Amino acid sequence: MTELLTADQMRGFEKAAIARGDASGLDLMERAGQGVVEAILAQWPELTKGGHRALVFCGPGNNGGDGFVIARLLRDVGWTVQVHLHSDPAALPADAKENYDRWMQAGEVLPLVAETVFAGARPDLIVDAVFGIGLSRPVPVEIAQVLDVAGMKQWKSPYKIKRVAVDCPSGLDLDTGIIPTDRAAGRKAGSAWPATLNTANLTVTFHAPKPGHYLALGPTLCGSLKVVDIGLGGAARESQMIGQSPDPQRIRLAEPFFAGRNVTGSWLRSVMGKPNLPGHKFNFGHVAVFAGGVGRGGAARLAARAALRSGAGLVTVICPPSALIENACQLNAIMLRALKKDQPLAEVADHRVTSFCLGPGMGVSQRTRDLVQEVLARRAGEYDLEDPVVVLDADALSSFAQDPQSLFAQTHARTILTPHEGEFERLFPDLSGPARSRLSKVDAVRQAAKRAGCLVLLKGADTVIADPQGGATVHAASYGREVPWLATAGAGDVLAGLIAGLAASFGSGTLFCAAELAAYLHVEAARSFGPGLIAEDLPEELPKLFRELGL
Ligand SMILES: NC(=O)C1=CN([C@@H]2O[C@H](COP(=O)(O)OP(=O)(O)OC[C@H]3O[C@@H](n4cnc5c(N)ncnc54)[C@H](OP(=O)(O)O)[C@@H]3O)[C@@H](O)[C@H]2O)[C@@H](O)CC1
Ligand SMILES: [K+]
Repeated sequence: MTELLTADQMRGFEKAAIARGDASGLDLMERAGQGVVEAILAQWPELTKGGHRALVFCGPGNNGGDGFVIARLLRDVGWTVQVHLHSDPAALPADAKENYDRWMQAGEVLPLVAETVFAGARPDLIVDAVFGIGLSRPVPVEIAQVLDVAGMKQWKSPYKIKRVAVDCPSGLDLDTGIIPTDRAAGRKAGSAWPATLNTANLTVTFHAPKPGHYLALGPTLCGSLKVVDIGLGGAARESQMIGQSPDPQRIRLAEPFFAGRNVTGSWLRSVMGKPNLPGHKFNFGHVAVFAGGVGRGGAARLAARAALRSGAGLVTVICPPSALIENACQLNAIMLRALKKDQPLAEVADHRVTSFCLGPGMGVSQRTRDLVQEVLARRAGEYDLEDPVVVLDADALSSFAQDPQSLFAQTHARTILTPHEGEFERLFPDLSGPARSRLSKVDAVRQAAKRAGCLVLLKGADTVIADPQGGATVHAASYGREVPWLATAGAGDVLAGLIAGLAASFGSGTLFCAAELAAYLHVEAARSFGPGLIAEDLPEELPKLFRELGL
């Protein structure tokens, strides 16, 4: 797991390194600029020969300071470099001013406006060092125009000009992945999608990636992402080992890496109880999945199949008596029980059920609400760890749209809500829609988890999982892991079943870790199957995936 650092955390690490005497601000800036130049040449080896032409756009802060270092280093290896500055040089912070002065010993600086930028010859490379972690408001129109590749009509093939962003494409908020917009900049108020787009082919960031590289628009705008070590020490690394609950103050990326090593096999084994233990089927958990009425059982069967494939010892579908024959025609290894309206749940799901999955295809109804509340009331004892896991998805969430508080009053630490954006909005309207033009998805889900008193997983290409204490994980299907074909009917039901199955075993890790791994496996199964995937394919891809991942 890689830690994602907010702007404040990054500034803290920088200050601490300087205070310890590990490096001066100027050293860090030099290493940052050097790292960007090395990343450029590694990405495009054809540029190593020199004699190329670069435009470097510098802003009024230290991101601009990095730009002056990059300009100088490219000039030193024979490039023709034209620098544009959006600021009064006298107002630059000290380290940036020092690098401005070094550049000016043998160079010049032009204003960062369209007239001067586009008057010059076509560059091979554009370096965007206008704003980094210090972005505090929407980018002024005159700068947005210069950064927008669609506006570069005076040059031949503008989309082929290589574009490198220093820390981020300027305008991207690195805490949220959102581009702040406003009316003054000629954009629709409240819209997260700006009228102009500053996209990069390569983004080079320092020490650790930031949430905004992975959330919302980040992956679309950054191109490929390279993290450069600038000597801040190990301070920012995720302190919790893989398989442990997250640190409340921190945000981590769900991925099978720890301290730079690929640890996929141990990640899977630490979360899934089954591979490590001998035992019979009840040792590996019993998942109960609730199905809806006649003709509506498909979603629950998909969830049940995923739970069984993910290693649960037994899986039972519980349905109304009217849907018994329909489900019986479709299920073999998965068991089936009918639950009459006034029948106690314990008659079909005894104390050995370790994990419940409710929602897919259940229908938005009072009956669904009653079943959710009955399941949540089933507590094993005074210790949370002995409570059965409860995964609430789809209709189990929408059924509480009129009164979310009645749900939150009963959720417990072994409960996870797995909404998509629409379901999230029904439960947390104030953390959705326009509120999200200011609030990062991570903070929205953290607040939701705190309010709900349980885990919340908000689905998307940037899935966010948070617990009530503030621990948060981003799982990103981006940077080469894009799976647009996973946006298919039933895929969410499979994810709910995966979580229920992975968390069911007594030997499995925490529910939080099961949710992280489920999000990862869900995307990996879709990647492994490829385009043409339908939801049924996801559980069937798991055995192959487990073998390949070293389980
Ligand atoms: N931290 C580290 O460890 C290291 C950091 N390094 C580098 O420094 C970068 C951070 O530097 P930074 O803090 O100076 O912020 P930066 O992004 O340059 O912008 C701040 C300036 O922009 C201005 N401004 C903001 N928004 C604006 C707008 N819309 N329109 C107009 N102006 C706007 C803002 O004005 P203000 O908000 O104060 O009014 C202020 O003047 C970081 O991304 C990395 O590249 C590396 O050198 C190595 C180590
Ligand atoms: K930038």
